[in-house]
Amino acid sequence: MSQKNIPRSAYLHIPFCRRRCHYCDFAILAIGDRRWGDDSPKIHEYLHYLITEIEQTPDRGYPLETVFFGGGTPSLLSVAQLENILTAIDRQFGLSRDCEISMEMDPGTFDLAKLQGFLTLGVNRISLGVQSFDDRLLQLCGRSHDRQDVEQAISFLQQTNVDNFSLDLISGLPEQTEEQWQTTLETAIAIGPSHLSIYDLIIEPSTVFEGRYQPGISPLPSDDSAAQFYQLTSQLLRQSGYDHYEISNYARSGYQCRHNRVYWQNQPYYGWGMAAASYLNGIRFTRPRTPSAYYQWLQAGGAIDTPPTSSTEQFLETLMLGMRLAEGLSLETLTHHFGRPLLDRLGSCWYPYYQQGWIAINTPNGQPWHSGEPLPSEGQIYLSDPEGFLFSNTILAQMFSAIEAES
Ligand SMILES: C[S@@+](CC[C@H](N)C(=O)[O-])C[C@H]1O[C@@H](n2cnc3c(N)ncnc32)[C@H](O)[C@@H]1O
Ligand SMILES: C[S@@+](CC[C@H](N)C(=O)[O-])C[C@H]1O[C@@H](n2cnc3c(N)ncnc32)[C@H](O)[C@@H]1O
Ligand code: SF4
Repeated sequence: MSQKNIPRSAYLHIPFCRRRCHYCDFAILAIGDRRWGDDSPKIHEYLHYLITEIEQTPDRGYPLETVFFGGGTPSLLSVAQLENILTAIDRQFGLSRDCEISMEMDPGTFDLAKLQGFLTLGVNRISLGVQSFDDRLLQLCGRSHDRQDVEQAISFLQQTNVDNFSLDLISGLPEQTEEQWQTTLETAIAIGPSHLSIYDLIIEPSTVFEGRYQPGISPLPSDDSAAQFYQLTSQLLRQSGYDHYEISNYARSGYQCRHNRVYWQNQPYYGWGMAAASYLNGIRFTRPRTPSAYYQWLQAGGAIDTPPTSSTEQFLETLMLGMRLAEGLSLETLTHHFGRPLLDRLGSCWYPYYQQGWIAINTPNGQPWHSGEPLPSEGQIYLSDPEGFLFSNTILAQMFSAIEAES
C-alpha cells in the first residue's frame, strides 16, 4: 500500500443517547435520562466489542493524526471508559504528538470533573451539541437538555480554558423566525467558540418530526426563507471573524476540523463501532447498525467485503466531497488522478453555473473561461459563497448526471 493510502485518522461511534431527539435518525441507542457510566452493562458490553475491533485492525506503521469520538453521545462515557479506548488505540497504532482528538459532548451529560478527566486523557477538540438556546425549541426537538444546561456546559469549557471548541446549531426549526435565528447566532458569537457547525433541519424518514412537519411548509420555513437563513448565517459569521470553510462549517483561523477535512479530501480513515463507516484500500464500508448485528459481524471475523469503488465512483466522490470545501478542488490534481476525458465531460455542465457566478475558477493567470473553450487545465474550481453553497445540491446532481449519462 502506498504511504498516501495509509489511514492516519479514525472515527469511533459511541451510540448511546439519553433519548432520541425528534429530528434524528442516526444509529443510536436510547438509554434513559438517569446518570449512566461504569454501571451500565449495555455500555460495558459495547466497549468490549469496540476495543476488540480496534485490536483486530492491523497496524500499518503510522501513528494516528486525528481521532473523532462521534455518536450518539460520547460524553455519556466515564473517564475510565474513554481511557480504556484511548489506551487500546495508542497500543495498536500510536497517537501522533499533535493528534487532534475530537469528542462530541451534549449539555447535561458531563460535569467539570468529567471534562477535566477527558482533557487530561488528551481530548483537545470539543463539539458541543447545543442546537438552540431557546427552551421552547429545545423541548420541541425532544432534546434532553435546556438552556441552563447549555450555559453550564459552556461555563465548564471556559473554566478549563479549552480553546478549541465548536458549537452545533440547527437552523430552520419549526416556527423559528429570522429574528430568532439572528439572536441564536449572536448568542453563539458572544460565547466565542473557535468553530461552529450550522445544519439546516432535515426532515428524516421515521422520525417524530416526519409525522409532524413537511419540508418547506409552515411552521417550517419556505425554501426562500431557508435560503435567507443561510445567507444571514454566512454574512454574520464572516463579519465576526469566522471563515466559511465548508458548506455547513465555520472556523477561526487555524481551527478547521482536521478530521472532517480528511473526509472532504476523500482520504482514507478507519471506522470502529456499530454504524461506523471506514474508507480503506479504496473500499467504503459501513458496519451493521444494531449492536447485536455488529457483535455477530465481529465474532464472525469482521470481514470488509464490499467491492472497491471504481475509478468513476472515486472521481464523483472526490468532487462531491471536495466541492463542499470553500477552497474547492485543484484542476491539475483532478486531471492527474482521473485523466482529462472525465473532466472534459463536466465542462459543459459547469459552464452555465460559472457564467451565473455559482462556480468560480481561479486560474493562475487570472484569465476568464470563455464560452466554447475547454475547461481550464489549471487553478482551483470552487463553489461561490453563498450562491454556489446554497445551490450545491442542484449543481452536484447535474454533475452526477453528466458523468453517469456517459458511463
Ligand atoms: C448525530 S449528532 C451527534 C452529536 C450529539 N449527540 C448532538 O446531538 O449534537 C451530530 C449533529 O447532527 C445534527 N443532526 C442530526 N439530525 C439532524 C437533522 N435531521 N437535521 C439537521 N441536523 C441534524 C445534530 O443536531 C448534531 O448537531
Ligand atoms: C454531523 S457531524 C458533526 C460534526 C461536528 N459538528 C464537529 O465539527 O465536530 C458528526 C456526526 O457524523 C457522524 N459520523 C461522522 N463520521 C462518521 C463515520 N466515519 N462513520 C459513521 N458516522 C460518522 C456521526 O454520527 C457524528 O456524530
Ligand atoms: S443527542 Fe445527538 S445523536 Fe443523540 S438523538 Fe439527539 S441529535 Fe441524535
